[in-house]
Amino acid sequence: MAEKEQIFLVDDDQDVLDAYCALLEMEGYAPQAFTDPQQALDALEPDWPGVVVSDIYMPVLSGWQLLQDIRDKDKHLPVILITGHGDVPMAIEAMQQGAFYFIEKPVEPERLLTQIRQALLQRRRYLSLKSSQQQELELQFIGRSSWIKQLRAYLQQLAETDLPVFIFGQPGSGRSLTARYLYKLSQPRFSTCKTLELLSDYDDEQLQQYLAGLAEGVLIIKNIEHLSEAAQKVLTQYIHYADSKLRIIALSRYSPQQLLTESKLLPELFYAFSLTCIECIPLSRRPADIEVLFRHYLELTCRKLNKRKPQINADFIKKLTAQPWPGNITQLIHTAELYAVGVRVRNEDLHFIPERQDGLSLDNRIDEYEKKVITDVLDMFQGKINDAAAYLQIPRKKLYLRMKKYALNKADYKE
Ligand SMILES: Nc1ncnc2c1ncn2[C@@H]1O[C@H](COP(=O)(O)OP(=O)(O)OP(=O)(O)O)[C@@H](O)[C@H]1O
Repeated sequence: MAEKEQIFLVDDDQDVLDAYCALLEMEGYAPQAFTDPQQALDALEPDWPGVVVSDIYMPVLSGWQLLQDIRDKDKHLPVILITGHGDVPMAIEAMQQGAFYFIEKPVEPERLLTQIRQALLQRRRYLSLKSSQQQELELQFIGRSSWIKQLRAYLQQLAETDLPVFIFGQPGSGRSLTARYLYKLSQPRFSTCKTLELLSDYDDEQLQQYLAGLAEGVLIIKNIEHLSEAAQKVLTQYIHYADSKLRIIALSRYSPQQLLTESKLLPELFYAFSLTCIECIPLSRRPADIEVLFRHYLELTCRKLNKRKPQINADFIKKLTAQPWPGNITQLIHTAELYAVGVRVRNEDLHFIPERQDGLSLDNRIDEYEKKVITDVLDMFQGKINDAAAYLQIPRKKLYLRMKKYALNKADYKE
């Protein structure tokens, strides 16, 4: 039997709530009544499949405030507002603030039911789109580390905004794919996606000319550090003031902080990106992704070459996971392609070049290393402290203390 659709009813008058509840139950819904708006707000779970119907005039928390608080939690949740003092300007304001609909008292049952039906339909459509985007992301943006799961969720949130984004990390770590996915998730709001790859110094005139040819869409600027100072000023102006429908996604090998410190990024451009930076961490820091990525690309190559998939034993996977992968996913893809045709890549072929650690003291390097080891193990055991401590051969308490030192939270590693 299909689950009854849920509706939260909020009003400080219990008699009114009883009347609404009776009406909705008769129509086969599962209403839940709240005289305290805060309780209704607290009861809302992420991706809750219902709608909220609320009175506007309530003593402690008004319907306006409830609407704002709900939108802070989930801006797509339909809220229908009801008031006895309604007029046209109030109706307009309610809709501008994001209300799904506005109904004046005395409420006509048929009108309320029609609005609830439409709001539920909109909610179902939104949740189904979100879930199909999630499924597609999981299929194309492969990985099972907690990092990639958090990234997928973050991209879905970012896709709702037009803010500029800065993606940085080692070559081959997935920066371009991340940018393209952000674009995909923002469709149809942005209909085109262009990449401007900078290979050497790029000045303001060149940038101005390039931007003049773009009306809307997503612009990915790869190697943003090649923009001259004047060109960075043009870009900052463009981000802040231009009346265009263009989202800028900057890609770099280096973090914005590092570029700022080395005077390769103007402070004003740094601040334009500072709240929306994504680090594509190297594959070696997310070993949980290695096996799935390898299997995916092996399968893809075998299909392309019409070859039978070779056997992979557990020992091989273990070795694969322990590699440093300096060329990141690109190198893993090449390894999978070679494996498909029978070539086995040796450790020494991966040419591991240690990361430059300029300016870091020995203690800092040890701390960085310890943090990385703990992060990997938490990732491997999905935040299970007992298992992680046993694997690291240290008492639980010691692990907790180390996690506290590095501000690591076990909840971030859970499935
Ligand atoms: N999570 C992932 N799932 C599947 N494929 C991935 C994933 N991340 C990256 N890839 C693939 O790995 C390759 C390298 O990724 P990408 O091009 O995004 O890296 P990059 O950081 O932009 O580096 P480069 O500039 O060298 O391309 C691409 O073929 C990309 O499709």
